[in-house]
Amino acid sequence: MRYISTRGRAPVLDFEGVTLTGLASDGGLYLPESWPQFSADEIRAMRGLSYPELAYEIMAPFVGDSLTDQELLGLCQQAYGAFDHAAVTPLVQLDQQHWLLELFHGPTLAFKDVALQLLGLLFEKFLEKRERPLTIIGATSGDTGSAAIHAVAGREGVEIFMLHPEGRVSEIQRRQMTTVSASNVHNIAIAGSFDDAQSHVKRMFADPVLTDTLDIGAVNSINWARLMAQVVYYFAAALQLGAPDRKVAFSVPTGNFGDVFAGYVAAQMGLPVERLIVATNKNDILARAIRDGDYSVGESHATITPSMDIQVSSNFERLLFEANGRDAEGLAAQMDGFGQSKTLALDPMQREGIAEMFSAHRATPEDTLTAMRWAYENCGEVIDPHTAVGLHAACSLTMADEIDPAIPVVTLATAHPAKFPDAVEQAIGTRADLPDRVGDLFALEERFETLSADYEAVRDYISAKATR
Ligand SMILES: Cc1ncc(COP(=O)(O)O)c(C=O)c1O
Ligand SMILES: N[C@@H](CCOP(=O)(O)O)C(=O)O
Repeated sequence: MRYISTRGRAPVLDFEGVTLTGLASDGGLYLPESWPQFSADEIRAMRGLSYPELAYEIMAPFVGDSLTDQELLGLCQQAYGAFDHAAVTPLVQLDQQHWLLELFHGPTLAFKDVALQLLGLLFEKFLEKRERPLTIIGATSGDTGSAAIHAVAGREGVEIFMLHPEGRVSEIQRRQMTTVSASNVHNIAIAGSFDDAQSHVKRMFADPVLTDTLDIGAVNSINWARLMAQVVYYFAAALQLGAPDRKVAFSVPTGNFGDVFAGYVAAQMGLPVERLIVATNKNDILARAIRDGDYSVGESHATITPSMDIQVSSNFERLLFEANGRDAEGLAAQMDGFGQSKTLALDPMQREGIAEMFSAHRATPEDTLTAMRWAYENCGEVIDPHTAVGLHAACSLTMADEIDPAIPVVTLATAHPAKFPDAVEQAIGTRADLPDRVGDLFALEERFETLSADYEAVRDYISAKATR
């Protein structure tokens, strides 16, 4: 498979190249040149496969010649063997129409593990042949950081610098990152928001102070391999609910738009997806963009769903590209304008294309707490606040009859409730226990640097510390 940039001015890459690259050199994001297709019969034949076997089937067309079939299947078996549930991403029924897809059975208790456990292995495999180390620079609002750190800590040939917004991740999330003592892990708290951290990271991919002497890689969802691995669980859930002979809708707690874009990819590949619901918190730029065509950056609000406190949503660019008929030149102009003005008006073609598949819904903190209470009192399920944003959106649409009652609606349960004990206690009066596999985070020493949000300060720190 060949990969092209959304802005059309970067080299075309193969899967290995795109995995090790991250952001395209023209500032765009890589996408496959075309979408692999599965017929209804081919999807039916996937029923009953184990998760690693299914992952292999879905990802093989994207990987192409970069790995042999045996290598890819072996990596899937290794990555998903580390999960604490045999189904890897089990489905839980809430009521007649609503389901939860539990994506938090990996080592760091969030959906990020599903892709990052595999990505760590892909890095190791591809780096065997290279002499220079890969310097990973990432930004996290809490979950990508720990999942990425656990995926690469102690691995040869990789070093990771992870930026998080100081005081704006939960204590458990911070400790999951900062108590890892491997020498190739560097945590940096910046005095700013996640958006500041993410914009710094993107700028570093084009900064010769770093790129002249370092090979920089990405673990955020700007890296195509992240999204590819997330496509698999949409197939896994829909197959269990009757696909391809029955349509399924998904409600996705959304921030950087990676997870829900993976659902869009599944639909492009032939999975019968009825609707993708983009569920946001008070940081509702995506809800405004999808409903009103207005993608303009607002103030970044701190909420009880900190991982979704995001304004500039990286992967929305991928959808804008798809929705303008893959016109790279047009998109580059649109994104240049957005870079300057921080506002972007979707054109009619983009609005129409997006409305065909996506709905959007915003949850207030009270909506979020109510959804957590509802799941607990009616279904005995303790859910995390991010999942609750998704569940609130799912229930709002079904109650408004916007989704046919015969269609199952799957809310993606993106994190384990123990990661957000304060919000859980506020909602249901009790705290969720951390699973044993996390260890005693409070007994370990934390290690991180605190820096101002100034770009040069962060870049120079990384430049001075990185191994060459
Ligand atoms: C728990 C949780 N839910 C939802 C999201 C939003 O996912 P995405 O950024 O892929 O839209 C995130 C962060 O990305 C998260 O950590
Ligand atoms: N919520 C994320 C933000 C980064 O998203 P990514 O999917 O692009 O890595 C986090 O937890 O860090």
